[in-house]
Amino acid sequence: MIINYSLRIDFVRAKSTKVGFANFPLSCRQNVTSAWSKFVSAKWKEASLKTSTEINSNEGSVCNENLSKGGKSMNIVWHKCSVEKIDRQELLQQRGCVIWITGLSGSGKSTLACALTRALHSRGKLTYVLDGDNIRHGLNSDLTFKPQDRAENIRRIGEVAKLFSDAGVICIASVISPYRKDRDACRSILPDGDFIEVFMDMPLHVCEARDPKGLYKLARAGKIEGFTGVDDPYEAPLNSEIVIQMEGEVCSSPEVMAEKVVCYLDAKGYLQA
Ligand SMILES: Nc1ncnc2c1ncn2[C@@H]1O[C@H](COP(=O)(O)OS(=O)(=O)O)[C@@H](OP(=O)(O)O)[C@H]1O
Ligand SMILES: Nc1ncnc2c1ncn2[C@@H]1O[C@H](COP(=O)(O)OP(=O)(O)O)[C@@H](O)[C@H]1O
Repeated sequence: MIINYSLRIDFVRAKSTKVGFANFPLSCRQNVTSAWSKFVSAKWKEASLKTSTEINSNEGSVCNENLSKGGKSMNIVWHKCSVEKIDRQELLQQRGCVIWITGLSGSGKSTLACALTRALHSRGKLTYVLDGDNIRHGLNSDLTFKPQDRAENIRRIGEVAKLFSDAGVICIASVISPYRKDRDACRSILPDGDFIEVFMDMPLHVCEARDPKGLYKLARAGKIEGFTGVDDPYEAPLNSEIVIQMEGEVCSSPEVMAEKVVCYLDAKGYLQA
């Protein structure tokens, strides 16, 4: 399909500004509209056949990103806006990223998430906490703790966290996320460096002794099946950006743990645009 490229650009500009298109003569408008529809439908077909093809144009990219990543949606086109992540970061004077806190139940994930959001807030930084327990009350209330549901839980939280970081927000996800491949998948959808994994490396016996919700007790009594650390695995991270450990028998205060993360963000330039 051959179409006059400059005419197409004029058409797109006219449509996007919503003012100029009416000024085209009627016959020209009909021709352009019909040619454009044929052009788009031809490109969609082409995209369905060549799943990794990207079709470039000057007004934004028409690409089959979802198809190439194995998504189920067909014929979808990425829509670019003129306000982008870099503009939002400039406004907020910070860089969007995801702090992914992983560890056993009772390891202190939520405590660190709260201390960290407080510490960053007091420095004038915009944050948002995605806590596993809380997300399971809403978005993920349809999911169980079976492996495939945990994977879906993490996938959704990873996608939501990605949106927050694209908004320029420092997003703090606090989830057990027991399986390495699910965490790595969340890392892989973010730009390099923007996924910062924090491993709460607390021994099981410490978490179990804390047991603030009485869940370990129930799991040991066989009243909860598939409890992480008891009868479901926790795959410890191999290369976390930050590891929080006890020093001997002593656990640092939440504020000290949070400061460790703040220092990392500062050093990597996330606390300025
Ligand atoms: N079977 C089982 N295993 C582990 N945890 C359980 C289970 N059943 C309920 N809970 C409670 O659910 C909280 C963990 O939710 P997450 O969404 O973070 O879990 S996961 O990442 O999908 O594994 C977890 O919260 P935290 O203690 O804050 O980690 C528990 O309170
Ligand atoms: N640094 C810490 N020092 C002492 N107690 C802590 C610390 N962090 C968390 N706790 C306590 O441990 C328990 C579990 O913490 P929590 O943040 O709820 O863990 P998780 O979110 O990983 O389940 C809570 O009772 C909390 O007060």
